[in-house]
Amino acid sequence: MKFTKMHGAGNDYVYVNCFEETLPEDIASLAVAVSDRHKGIGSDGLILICPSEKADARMRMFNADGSESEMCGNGVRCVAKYVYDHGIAKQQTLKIETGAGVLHLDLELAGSRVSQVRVNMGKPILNSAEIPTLLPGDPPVDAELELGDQSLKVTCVSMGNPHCITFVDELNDHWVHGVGPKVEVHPMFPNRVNAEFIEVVSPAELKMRVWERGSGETQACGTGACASAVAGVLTGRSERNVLIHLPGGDLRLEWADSDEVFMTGPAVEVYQGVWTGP
Ligand SMILES: N[C@@H](CCC[C@H](N)C(=O)O)C(=O)O
Repeated sequence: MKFTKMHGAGNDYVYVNCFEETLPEDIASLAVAVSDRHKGIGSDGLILICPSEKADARMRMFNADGSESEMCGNGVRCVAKYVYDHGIAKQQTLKIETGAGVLHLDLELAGSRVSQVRVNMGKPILNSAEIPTLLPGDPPVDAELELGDQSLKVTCVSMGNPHCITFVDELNDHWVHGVGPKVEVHPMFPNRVNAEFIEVVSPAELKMRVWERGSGETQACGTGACASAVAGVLTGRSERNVLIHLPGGDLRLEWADSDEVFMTGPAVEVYQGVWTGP
């Protein structure tokens, strides 16, 4: 199976061109195997670039534990880069079908190849039943989440996939590795949840770390950055236009008056290879 390794702000996936490759039926097991950082290729998960009847391509995204997610913000930018750089589509504005609908993307080139992508990520979902969460409020804003030994104030937003955002005084490993895994599987989130931790630098600048559903800590999460930008506005902590610093790089977010969230960030191809096992 031919594959391409790509990342967006350090959030790295194995990408397979399903216009050309045929995959085994059990994609979940393939995702677990390729993602393994010791015995596989090593990645935060697996992304399939497939033909679409509605758009230039369709993205399917699997976390490192094999679970399929509706959306991946860093992934969709890399899919757009792949589709353009590898000649599947030739225009600088693309449509990509995802589990959260068809998204529109604008490509910025460096020479003949894509370097940055601006994505219209659509409108955030703020209805608790659709996020989904059992916490009260549409959406829950600074709502109490009981964790046994402590209680957090969380804000929940879906960008097609679910996010639970906690604003903290100082980002550290305790939040990401101690609290993140407990939030991910908390009974208030029937589909599990991605847990973002945010330190406010200023109303225009946030620092974020994430514990992702199905993959653990990653260096960036695009949908998580969108959800956090929305949560910053909903809680009065930040402006509608923010720069978010993540361990793997920066993302620019805008929650526009149209209610749509726009994300701009890098997309990088690292290498191509052939998967021969197991
Ligand atoms: N890293 C991604 C999100 C990947 C999916 C997520 N772990 C989930 O299960 O919803 C991003 O950039 O958005």
